[in-house]
Amino acid sequence: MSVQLLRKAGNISLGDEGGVTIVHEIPAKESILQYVGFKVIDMKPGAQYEEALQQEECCIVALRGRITVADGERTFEHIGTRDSVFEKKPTDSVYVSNDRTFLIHADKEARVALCYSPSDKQLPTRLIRAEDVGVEHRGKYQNQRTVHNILPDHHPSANSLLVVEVFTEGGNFSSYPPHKHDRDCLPEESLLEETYYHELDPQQGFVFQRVYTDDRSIDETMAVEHGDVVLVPAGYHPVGVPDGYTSYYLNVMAGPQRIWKFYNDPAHEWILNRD
Ligand SMILES: O=C(O)C[C@@H](O)[C@H](O)C(=O)CO
Repeated sequence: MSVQLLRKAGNISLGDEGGVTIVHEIPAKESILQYVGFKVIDMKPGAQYEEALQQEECCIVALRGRITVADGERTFEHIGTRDSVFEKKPTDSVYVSNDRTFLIHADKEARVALCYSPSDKQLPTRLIRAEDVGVEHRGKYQNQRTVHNILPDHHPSANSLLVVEVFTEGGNFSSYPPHKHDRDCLPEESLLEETYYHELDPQQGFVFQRVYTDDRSIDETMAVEHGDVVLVPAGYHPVGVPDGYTSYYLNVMAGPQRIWKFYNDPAHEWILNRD
């Protein structure tokens, strides 16, 4: 097993059809991941993107800009709340179930994340409004971060998908102390694969992300840049942010059971117990 760092296609877009640029395309089961698929698209104003889902559910996150999303039955107009993720306010998303078709129209320039997981039980399409996104401030000392819970496990509106946004200020660590969720052995731990889509402010910044397992069969430390995606099939996956930069990442998680039960690296768990 390995980790994979996918650089933003730099200035090379993978496709540009009628104002839609595919920045990342990582289909589940065609990458090192079985349960999580991920795509990022940039849309010019007026551009349209249509997709017919098969046995996959999808959470459409309006990362920036404004979009209208329709699934043939319902239309959610002018969603998306920010021009940059670094406005640090929650945004709107739409959950679309397997075997449905959705259409995204860009009301203005937009960047959209499409988060997928295999699914065969249809659920209602749902608008996840920014005001319904739970905001959590986690950690202390240099371990502080803010989390936007877009599709948390206590919300029953998806079959597999979990989606969160995390903001970490310079000099802090997040996804820390290191934790993992790669064993299907509830109640101790759940098996969830995870993708990290990173942005940095300012954009020339970088963060360090280490992914490692107890036996070190995976042990990679990556310098991750603006727009990169890291695929985490297993292992602990902390992120450290250098001074002067703010880190944003969007996490997509999925596995056999839709429960986020993580296991802290015992060597570093003491971090949590400081006064
Ligand atoms: O609390 C954090 O720092 C965010 C992480 O929990 C992140 O969402 C993750 O690693 C999920 O497993």
